[in-house]
Amino acid sequence: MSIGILTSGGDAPGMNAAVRAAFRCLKMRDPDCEIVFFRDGFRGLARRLDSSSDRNVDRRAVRDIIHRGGTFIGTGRVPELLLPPEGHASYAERVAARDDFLKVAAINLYQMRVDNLIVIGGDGSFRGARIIGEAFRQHFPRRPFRVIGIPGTIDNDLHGTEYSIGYDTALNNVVDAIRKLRDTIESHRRAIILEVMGNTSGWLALQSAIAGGAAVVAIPEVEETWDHDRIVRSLDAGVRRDYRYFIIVVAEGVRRRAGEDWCEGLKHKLESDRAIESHLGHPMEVRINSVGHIARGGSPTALDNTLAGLLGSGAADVAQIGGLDGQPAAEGDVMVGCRGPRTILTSLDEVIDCSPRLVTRDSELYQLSQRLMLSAEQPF
Ligand SMILES: Nc1ncnc2c1ncn2[C@@H]1O[C@H](COP(=O)(O)OP(=O)(O)OP(=O)(O)O)[C@@H](O)[C@H]1O
Ligand SMILES: O=P(O)(O)OC[C@H]1O[C@](O)(CO)[C@@H](O)[C@@H]1O
Repeated sequence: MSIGILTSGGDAPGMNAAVRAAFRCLKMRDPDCEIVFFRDGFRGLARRLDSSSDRNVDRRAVRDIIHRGGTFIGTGRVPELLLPPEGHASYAERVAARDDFLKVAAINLYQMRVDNLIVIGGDGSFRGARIIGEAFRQHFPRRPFRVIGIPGTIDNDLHGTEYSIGYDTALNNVVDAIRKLRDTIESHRRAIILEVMGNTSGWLALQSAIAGGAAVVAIPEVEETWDHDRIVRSLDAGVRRDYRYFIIVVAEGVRRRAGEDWCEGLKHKLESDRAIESHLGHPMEVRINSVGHIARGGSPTALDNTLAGLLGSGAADVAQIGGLDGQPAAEGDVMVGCRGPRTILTSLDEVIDCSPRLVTRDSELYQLSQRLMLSAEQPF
């Protein structure tokens, strides 16, 4: 039998370290273990693997990659696996296309004798992996097959793990951007609205705003944080207390909830606010920036590569001994995660059902942000 490895969804710095750790731990326990790389996410499953370089991968394949961001085996988003709502005109056609994709993927996995498939990605990838597993078991009911998930997403929105691979590097990239912007907006006495990735979650925006010392943070999960008038009142209070410049961090999910022109609307309100103008002596100048995909770039942090090593090693244990070393064997598809210093397993169904894990008002980080950041009620 062989073990397949793929990375899927948005690339996350540290994915390479996870592939490397899984590969080395598998080989450590069984030097004859056959490992298959499926390139470019699930698309690699539907592609015939003619090139031997990806079958029975040589140990040199995972050298000189631990310092690199991104994923050396490629990732991708495969729309064929997504279905429109049942009433949609193209529904039947899309179901047929998905079934074709799943059949080819199942046959490839069968012919390459893959009995464990390690999938490194976010909750979408685990949803896709689950239906690939269902299709495999439907076509080859007597062949064992298991999906082992490793959380890899800068959104850090997965149930079943405290941190996902890539989050710490993205966090440091955003804080670095905030620090660089601080110089120019202080020089001009400006406000900057900085948009940060995170899909539907606000974790990356929230924690980078706290760590970077932003004046205000807006996250999709808490509606009052993206109320324009509340933000204007906070900055007016800041101007009256002689704050010289303002950093406003906004999660991209706010745009999706409050409207695509949320940033422009806030910029206009701040620039035309009379109270701010009267205290400043001139209208406030506002600029809009976005960290965008830069958050996902660069060499992974030590924390991300360490987390990736632990989770890759855990995935190798599940594949070869059925569970984490020294712990009872687990049944079915699972995800390897971390809780504090411990590596833990959660059923993939539970991860999928309880994800995305979003910020709530009683999240400790949210509570901290409301104590540290600027607001009209704050005495400092
Ligand atoms: N609900 C779903 N059902 C089946 N397949 C899915 C589903 N959601 C996503 N997938 C598959 O998984 C792939 C990756 O999912 P997605 O693009 O949501 O990224 P992700 O794994 O959530 O990671 P990230 O959010 O960090 O980008 C999709 O391109 C699609 O092929
Ligand atoms: O790289 P893409 O396909 O543009 O996707 C961007 C999305 O991927 C992520 O970086 C990870 O999910 C999100 O935060 C962001 O919305």
